[in-house]
Amino acid sequence: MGEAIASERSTTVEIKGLSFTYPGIDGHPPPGSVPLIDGLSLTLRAGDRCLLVGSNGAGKTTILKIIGGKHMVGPEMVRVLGRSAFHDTALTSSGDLSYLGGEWRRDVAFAGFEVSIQMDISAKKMIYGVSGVDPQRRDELIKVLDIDLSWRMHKASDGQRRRVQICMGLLKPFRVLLLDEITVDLDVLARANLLKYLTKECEERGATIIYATHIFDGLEAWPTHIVYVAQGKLQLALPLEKVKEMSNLSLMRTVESWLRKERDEVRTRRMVRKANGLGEYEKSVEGNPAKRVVNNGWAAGRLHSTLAGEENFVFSSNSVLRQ
Ligand SMILES: Nc1ncnc2c1ncn2[C@@H]1O[C@H](COP(=O)(O)OP(=O)(O)OP(=O)(O)O)[C@@H](O)[C@H]1O
Repeated sequence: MGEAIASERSTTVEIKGLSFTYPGIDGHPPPGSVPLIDGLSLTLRAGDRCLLVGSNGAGKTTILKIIGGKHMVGPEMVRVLGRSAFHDTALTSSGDLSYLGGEWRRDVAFAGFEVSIQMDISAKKMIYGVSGVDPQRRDELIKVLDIDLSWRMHKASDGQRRRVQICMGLLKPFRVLLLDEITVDLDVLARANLLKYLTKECEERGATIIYATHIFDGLEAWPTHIVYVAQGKLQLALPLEKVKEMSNLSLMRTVESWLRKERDEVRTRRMVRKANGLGEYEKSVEGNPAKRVVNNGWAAGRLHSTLAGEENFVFSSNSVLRQ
């Protein structure tokens, strides 16, 4: 979109010309690397429920992590509640900004530590271990997610474990919530109840939610806005009703048609490049088309060596990453 999603409500998330490249081993983008996120601008306001869509590898997780303060970018590029989450950690520690994503599927914050969600511990202990929580909100979440407090986490099913994690992640009354496909293991009822609860949080408390997903079940009327990214670039950012005006198809079919068009364009570009004697793939590092930048997912200071024998890969140090 670039332009603000029009409304009188207060701005909660403001992204201006965001560009980002994963760092190489020296903490800097490898020479010649193409930005993964490129010139992205977006404004969201209190009450917005934004569905972030795009094909695999489009950059959705990266965008959510940047907004959540897990990757360093210039403090003016991304503002959440007027602050930069990377530079101002109080934004997340206060619970105003909550990010539920990938790593968080394995570990949850418990008593100040990241602990495995598969420990031999009861659901009650996990949930009640989060301090400074409104007991009424806690009870409501336990009910919405239909959690049995006697579940032992090491014996619980994936879906039961996921419910406990989601509950813990929502205990504090967030003002901005970033969700990176967290409902995969939930049954239909749990998912429907959760989506309903999230709608209420936006409508009654003016929370803002950005939800990246490939699962459209039950989402037809959930979002207020749709944001579509392709290859790190913003393609569309529109209120849901505008998307509905553009297409008679269901939301899922509409997104499917966007992704199909994108894939066809990429294939055509590859064919043209090949026909012109160029490499099929546009993104390369240091002129070597086979060389890709890989960030190994370790936090700075914990990994002191790179892997041997991987000449075709540039390993990155993660010095600007937070887990
Ligand atoms: N830690 C990393 N270091 C280097 N490149 C990365 C890293 N994480 C992701 N990438 C690359 O960034 C691109 C975008 O990845 P990202 O996970 O943000 O996409 P996504 O839209 O969330 O995809 P999916 O729908 O598959 O979850 C991909 O090409 C991926 O290979």
